[in-house]
Amino acid sequence: MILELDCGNSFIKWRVLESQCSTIRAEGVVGSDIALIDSLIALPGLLLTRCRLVSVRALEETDKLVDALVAAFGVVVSCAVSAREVAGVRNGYEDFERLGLDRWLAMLGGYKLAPGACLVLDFGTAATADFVAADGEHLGGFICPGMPLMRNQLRTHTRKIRYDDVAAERALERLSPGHTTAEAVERGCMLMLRGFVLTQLELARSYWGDDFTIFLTGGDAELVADAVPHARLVPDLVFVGLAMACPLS
Ligand SMILES: Nc1ncnc2c1ncn2[C@@H]1O[C@H](COP(=O)(O)OP(=O)(O)O)[C@@H](O)[C@H]1O
Ligand SMILES: CC(C)(COP(=O)(O)O)[C@@H](O)C(=O)NCCC(=O)O
Ligand SMILES: [K+]
Repeated sequence: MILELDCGNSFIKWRVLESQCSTIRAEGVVGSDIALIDSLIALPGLLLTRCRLVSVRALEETDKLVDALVAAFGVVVSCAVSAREVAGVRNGYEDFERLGLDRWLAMLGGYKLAPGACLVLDFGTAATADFVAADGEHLGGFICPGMPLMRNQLRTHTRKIRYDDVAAERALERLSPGHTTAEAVERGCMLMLRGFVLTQLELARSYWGDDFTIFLTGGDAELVADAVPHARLVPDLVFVGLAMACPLS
């Protein structure tokens, strides 16, 4: 069995695949290294042969996780690394190593699933947009605060914006102007996110007309999905790219 990990700034997304057929045997989202190891240990019949991982965390943090995995399961861990070009996609950053690896892998995945121009939108801690032209050239991208950062900035830097998770969840049932603090903040941030999406779409159209594929991924992708009904919602897009960047042979 193969363990795959996508370590974002807030959560670790994990899944276990059967080595032969790549069927997903188990998967989850956890908030810490310890929670990850606990979830894996709890799986009946787990027999890990390999592990591949992508991380946007600090090197020391990632190394600590790798050490914990080696200690707990005795697996060899392959970590995705930056590259100038993979599978026809050319990294567009001035310094290719500075491009977030989750963005890079999502682009590789998108271009593989729909060879041709792609707009890749990822909604995690940050919201990111990346433009890949039909010939595989990465035209660059944008980074802005995602939903968790937007709401937390308001909660942290104001005196009177306070509400609980239940109120937050209920607030997003509609998008009309809010009548409570929770509604006003949650819906306001949501509209910021949707505004970001629509702006990226406009830019993509100015480059490529209607001839491009939009990918939505990341934990909050569903929040904006109905704003772009023709987009492809692919929650595991980073994992598609991870398998390309870290083939296990
Ligand atoms: N099962 C889940 N566990 C935790 N967060 C989730 C889950 N499903 C969706 N989310 C949402 O995903 C967001 C985090 O997205 P994610 O792509 O995991 O971020 P990152 O890669 O930056 O860690 C959070 O705002 C949270 O609301
Ligand atoms: C932009 C990001 C913070 C997104 O991280 P995430 O929201 O997925 O946790 C990450 O891709 C990153 O740290 N990138 C390095 C900076 C860059 O891509 O320019
Ligand atoms: K991510």
